[in-house]
Amino acid sequence: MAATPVTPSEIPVLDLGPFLAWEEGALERTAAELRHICETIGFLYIANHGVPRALVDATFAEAARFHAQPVEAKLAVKVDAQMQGYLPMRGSTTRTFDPKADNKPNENEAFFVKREGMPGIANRWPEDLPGFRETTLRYYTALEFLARRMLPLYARALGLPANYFDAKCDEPLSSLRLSHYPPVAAYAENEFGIAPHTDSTFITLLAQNEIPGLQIRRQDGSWMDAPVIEDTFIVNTGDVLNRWTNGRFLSTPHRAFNTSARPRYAIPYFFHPNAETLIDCLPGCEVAGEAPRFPAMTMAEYMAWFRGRNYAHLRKDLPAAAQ
Ligand SMILES: O=C(O)CCC(=O)C(=O)O
Ligand SMILES: [Fe+2]
Repeated sequence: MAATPVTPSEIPVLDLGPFLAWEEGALERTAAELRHICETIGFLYIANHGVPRALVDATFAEAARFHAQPVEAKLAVKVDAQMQGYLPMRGSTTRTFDPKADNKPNENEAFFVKREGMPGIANRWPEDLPGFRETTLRYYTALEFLARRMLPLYARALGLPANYFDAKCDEPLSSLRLSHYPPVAAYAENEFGIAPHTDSTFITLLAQNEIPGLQIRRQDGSWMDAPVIEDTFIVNTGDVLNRWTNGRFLSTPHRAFNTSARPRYAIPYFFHPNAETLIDCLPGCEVAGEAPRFPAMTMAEYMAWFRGRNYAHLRKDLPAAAQ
């Protein structure tokens, strides 16, 4: 997959240490940096984020363990209408980003974990993997904590009160995805590990992968390899924050593949607001004399539309307003 070399400054590293340690002035300083990044790139690395390396490694190991099971065991927890469970190999085709691209199904399989205790949501757990549930939920909880801890940065980056997003995201409709990309020596045309797409999220937190394969689209349309920077997470702004900010914060397309000789795993955490949170133009993001660019809808409505486009088992007619 062709990419042009990345320069170190192209994807900035944001040091969260001072902010997380409650240092004086750190909220405003870090939020100002974040604003610039979200308005110009939409992707960043975060360092000193507080998530233990051992927990990240253990979660990668659980992803490998899950996918190493016989396919019958995985199909026993096949993905349901709420997107919990196992999504089989080539079970998704990316259609939201460029419906004309005629993409082939994505060369990956995945397992989705949701927040425990949410109404109408019951995680589907494999029977013969002791410890899998505990580790993946511990990781889910750590990442939810980090994402919520970062909300004041996003609020201040937008000139809003620091607690603006807190109550709108305190029961987040989030998910953890454990993806497996088998090695593919040569991808066919319009075939990818995961095709170019933007995420549906407020933000996505993606742990560093020992096998590279993620590419990010620059504003000029060219692609760059995302460099591996030890002990950081990649954070990208997703479509929900893009819509909420009336397009001001970018939701940047990205894609991934695996041309290495080994299986590649990825463990993105997709952070969303609460199901009933209304995503309409935020105060201060209006453009004078213009209507908001996106129709207002709740997080749950938006999610239903997004999933219906991308996952064969959920496709159906959804609100035209979202398209
Ligand atoms: O595999 C990766 O590195 C990125 C995966 C991704 O973008 C996604 O699952 O939305
Ligand atoms: Fe993504």
